[in-house]
Amino acid sequence: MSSKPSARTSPDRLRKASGSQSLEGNTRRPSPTPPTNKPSRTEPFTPNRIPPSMQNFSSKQVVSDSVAEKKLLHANQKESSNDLADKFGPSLSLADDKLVPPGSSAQSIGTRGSVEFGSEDEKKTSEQGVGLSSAKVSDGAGSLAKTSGSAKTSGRAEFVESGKSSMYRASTSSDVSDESTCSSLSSVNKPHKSQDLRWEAIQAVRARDGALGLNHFRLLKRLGCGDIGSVYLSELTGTKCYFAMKVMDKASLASRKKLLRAQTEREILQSLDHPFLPTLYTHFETEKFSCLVMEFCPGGDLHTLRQRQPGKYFTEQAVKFYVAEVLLAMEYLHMLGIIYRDLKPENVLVREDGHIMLSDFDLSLRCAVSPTLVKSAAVENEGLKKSSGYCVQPACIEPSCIQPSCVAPTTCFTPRLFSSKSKKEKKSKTKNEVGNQVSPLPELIAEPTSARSMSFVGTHEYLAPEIIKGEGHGSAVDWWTFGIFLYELLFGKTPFKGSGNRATLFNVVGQPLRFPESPAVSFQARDLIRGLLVKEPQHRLAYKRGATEIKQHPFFEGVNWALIRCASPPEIPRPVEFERIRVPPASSSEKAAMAVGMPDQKGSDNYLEFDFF
Ligand SMILES: Nc1ncnc2c1ncn2[C@@H]1O[C@H](COP(=O)(O)OP(=O)(O)OP(=O)(O)O)[C@@H](O)[C@H]1O
Repeated sequence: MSSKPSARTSPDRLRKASGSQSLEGNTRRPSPTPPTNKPSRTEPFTPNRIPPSMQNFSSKQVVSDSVAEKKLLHANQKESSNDLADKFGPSLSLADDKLVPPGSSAQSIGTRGSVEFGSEDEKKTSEQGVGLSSAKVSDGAGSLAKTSGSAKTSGRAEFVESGKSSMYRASTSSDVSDESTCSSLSSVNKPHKSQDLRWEAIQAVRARDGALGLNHFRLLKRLGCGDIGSVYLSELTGTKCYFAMKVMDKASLASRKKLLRAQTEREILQSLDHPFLPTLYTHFETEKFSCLVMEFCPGGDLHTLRQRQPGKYFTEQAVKFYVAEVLLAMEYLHMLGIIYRDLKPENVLVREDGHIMLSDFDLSLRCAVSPTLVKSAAVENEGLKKSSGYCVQPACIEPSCIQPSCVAPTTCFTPRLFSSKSKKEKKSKTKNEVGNQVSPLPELIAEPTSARSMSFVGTHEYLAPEIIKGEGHGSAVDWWTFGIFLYELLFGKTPFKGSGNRATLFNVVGQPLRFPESPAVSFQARDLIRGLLVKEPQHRLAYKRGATEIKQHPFFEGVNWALIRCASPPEIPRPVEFERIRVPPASSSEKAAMAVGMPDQKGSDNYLEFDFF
């Protein structure tokens, strides 16, 4: 079985860490205190505003940094990172590769650790629009032509950071509450899992005992730990159904101001139903712990898998498969108004069938979005020119479509919301399409283009320039990280990595994209990376039309988007012999769980006790 060995322990990651860092603990994610003097959300957005990372310095520094930033913005792309560092040095508070959040003392940051300097102002706005997703089917004929290829969504996407909501039950309750009894978690609403034995096992226990709790699970092995909790391989006792259970200590979350992150992750997980995203089978609270029961991925993560490849990079064929699946997952997230913000190989897990599962949503940003189905003359004509194999099955506009003939360059994971169209409308549409026989599918535009966040969130090597510069960022950051991800899988390294975090950030902002001479990578792959790693977000591929734009890139030629989950994965993990995992008889799950420390206590006796039981 492969747990995600952390990036923290791989040799090239360790080199980046500063001497004082704990390499054992969960140092991947710093938990800086959010700066107190963040600009208000109501302030007008100015492109060259002072980056958040500079805002807690003296006014003198801020002024000079502001000037430095402007210089940087116009800097010759060929300028070396050292030159930039000289100009820019004091502005970013990075000491010895440790990112020091403004207004807080130095905190250790693990290599490839995700960083988060949230803006309180953003968080306050959170109640405004979460869950406002609404789909609009627009016939928009000609709209693409009129806007030179840029489809217009209805543009109703406003910033909403993961926010306070009445859903979180603070640590005051000692009752076991099993939220999976609520309809939002029932398999009825998760069509991809309706045949799943694990659902049935969970339902059977619930029918027998009422709510689920820790006492229903046998925790077998710790799989890994993150910033807000630890993940355990668990068996629903007596069922031989295995899960990954994330256990979070509520008091520790509260004291470390991580409640919001935990809540964000839970709410997002609850809303997902997609083959390449985690299924949350149940969630329950005990007096001390908040537990998320998810699908277990025995294949480890793509970072670990990459290290095992000859040359530490994947073949282009394998890369195409993995990134295509990630792209579909990201498309779905954007359609739900979720900007992921933390794509990296460490967060892409491999399921038992070799397909991927994108994990880790606590840094995601939620915003309102209006997915729009655009059927335009332009798309039709272009579609006809491009491919004779376009899907003409009317059924393909339904969410569950897996018609073998469907090779349309658009998703079949269309939002359920579209089915809200009246039967009459549907009928006439179907008639028309059958009549035409050659009509391409309407194009789904699900990009939350107006979302804005000022948070400093992500992983150094993957941070988009607009995040580093503090210009405010939106969904385009996911397409930047997608470009870095593609590059790393193909070349075995990220493009802007410097000798430390500080140098990396300067490289991201100021260095041009370069490709190594080896391994040899196709022109199409490099062209796609070039399109994605454009420093100005508004010129970046997918800025306007999201995943739809990327899916049409020649790199993905031949990918059957609708059937990719039936395609053979590059590698299938060895089956896990669950029975051979030794569980000491004496400890009950509940007791052992009580011994769980939070990640920053890793290495303490508590953790050792809890490793296997
Ligand atoms: N569903 C899963 N199946 C198998 N292993 C998992 C699963 N989910 C998480 N893990 C393992 O547990 C580790 C911790 O996961 P977790 O999501 O808590 O931490 P993380 O990815 O570091 O994120 P964060 O710091 O935001 O909590 C992961 O690194 C991974 O190795």
